[in-house]
Amino acid sequence: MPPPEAGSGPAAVLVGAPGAGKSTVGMALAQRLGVAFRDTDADVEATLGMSVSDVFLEHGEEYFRAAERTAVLVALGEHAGVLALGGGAVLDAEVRAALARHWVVYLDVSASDAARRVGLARDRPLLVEGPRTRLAALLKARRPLYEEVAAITVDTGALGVEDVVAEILVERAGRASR
Ligand SMILES: Nc1ncnc2c1ncn2[C@@H]1O[C@H](COP(=O)(O)OP(=O)(O)OP(=O)(O)O)[C@@H](O)[C@H]1O
Ligand SMILES: O=C(O)C1=C[C@@H](O)[C@@H](O)[C@H](O)C1
Ligand SMILES: [Mg+2]
Repeated sequence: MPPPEAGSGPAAVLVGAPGAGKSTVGMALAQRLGVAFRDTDADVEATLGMSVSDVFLEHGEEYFRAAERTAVLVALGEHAGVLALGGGAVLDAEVRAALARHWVVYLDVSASDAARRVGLARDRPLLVEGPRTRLAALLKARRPLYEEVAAITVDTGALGVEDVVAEILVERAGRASR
């Protein structure tokens, strides 16, 4: 799917695991493109009036996923800037189908880099084993889904935020001119 024409949906949709850089890269990319940034986690929080982690705690993951599906479908329909999806949004088949009509950038990250970035890399392997193992399993299960919806994949492992943004802009310009 090529980058969209003005007025036909988000300028770019970012997907990837927690710690991939969706929020950081998304905000920087939006700034470079001169458009607004929006994050579906923030949309869910605004709609439900509580943090994502409280939604998981109080209502459970299934409830969160339903709210997230609605938030993603609404944002895809009305947001013209850069849109970052929650890390697990691609688990939903309806979301994946909707993404087929949009320019999706998959920010790839290894489990170890993701753990380091979200602050789970302390030197106490037994204490941090749970979240790190969970991230590795989550990436293994989700990589095929992220790749399924993505027009391009950016391996963020060796790239700083500005390098990731630059690579997305190059791909975007290249595709737009084809
Ligand atoms: N390419 C990168 N290189 C190094 N650090 C990065 C890179 N991208 C993001 N970071 C850092 O990793 C941390 C997590 O990034 P960010 O919050 O943007 O991830 P996210 O994908 O939005 O995660 P979540 O799914 O939890 O919302 C931040 O501290 C950010 O500065
Ligand atoms: O990867 C995930 O499943 C999640 C990522 C976050 O963006 C939030 O949407 C929530 O914490 C779940
Ligand atoms: Mg984020």
